[in-house]
Amino acid sequence: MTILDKIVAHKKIEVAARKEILTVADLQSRPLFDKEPVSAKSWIGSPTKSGIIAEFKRQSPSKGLINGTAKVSDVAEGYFKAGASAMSVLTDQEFFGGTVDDLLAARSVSPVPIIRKDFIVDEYQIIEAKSIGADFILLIASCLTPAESKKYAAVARNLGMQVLLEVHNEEELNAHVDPCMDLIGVNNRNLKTFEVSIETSKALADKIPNEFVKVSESGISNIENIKELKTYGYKGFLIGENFMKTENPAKAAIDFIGQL
Ligand SMILES: O=P(O)(O)OC[C@@H](O)[C@@H](O)c1c[nH]c2ccccc12
Repeated sequence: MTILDKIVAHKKIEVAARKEILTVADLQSRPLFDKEPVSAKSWIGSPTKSGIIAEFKRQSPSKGLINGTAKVSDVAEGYFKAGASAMSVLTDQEFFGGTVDDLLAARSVSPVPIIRKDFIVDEYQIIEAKSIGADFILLIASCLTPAESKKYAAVARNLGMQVLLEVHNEEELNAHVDPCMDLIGVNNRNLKTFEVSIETSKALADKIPNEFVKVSESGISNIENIKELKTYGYKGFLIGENFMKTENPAKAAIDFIGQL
């Protein structure tokens, strides 16, 4: 059993329990449910913006504790002021130490598009994402069947949210890509083995149809990585650890984006 299998198995139990506490109707009656989502595709694809998707991540299965002290609202405000094109908030508690309240806190201080970063295995989580003010969601190809990815992308689109499809190889890309998706992210980290290589993004770049905004995810730690990935057509760059491992992630983002 890989870590990804464990996460998905745990997630299904967790979502079943959440449904018992808050019904879909409860989610739909939350005030943020009616907020008009901001277009991640326009913010991340804009040539006048940084393209940086700055992530709030306290811990991860591959790295253990990354930052146990940073306050999500401070970081969210800082990432916005630093010029991030979007923010990613991990809402998985068990493996990443995040919560939906983290996303709510980020939402209250930042106008940039926010992605709910979680392992979506049920439509309920998409409605929940909308109810906490998320603008776009992550669908991870390696956790879903192609039919599920397509179905969930349509659910998100019907709610006005955009979709970032995460793939790790060409087979996943070809099987899962769908017109209801907006951005395609290539994860440089293999979620089954934790190996990280920017080469993954380079190898897949020209396989991604041009109507999607291309995003490179994970293991990005310097400006040279960004410059190189841009030559392959990438417009979005998802950065977590490089900012979060510092005492002041917002300052790390300001310094980094300032060099672009
Ligand atoms: O911390 P990094 O190496 O900069 O990576 C960020 C982000 O890409 C990573 O957190 C991530 C990418 N896809 C995911 C799916 C689930 C959880 C986390 C992720």
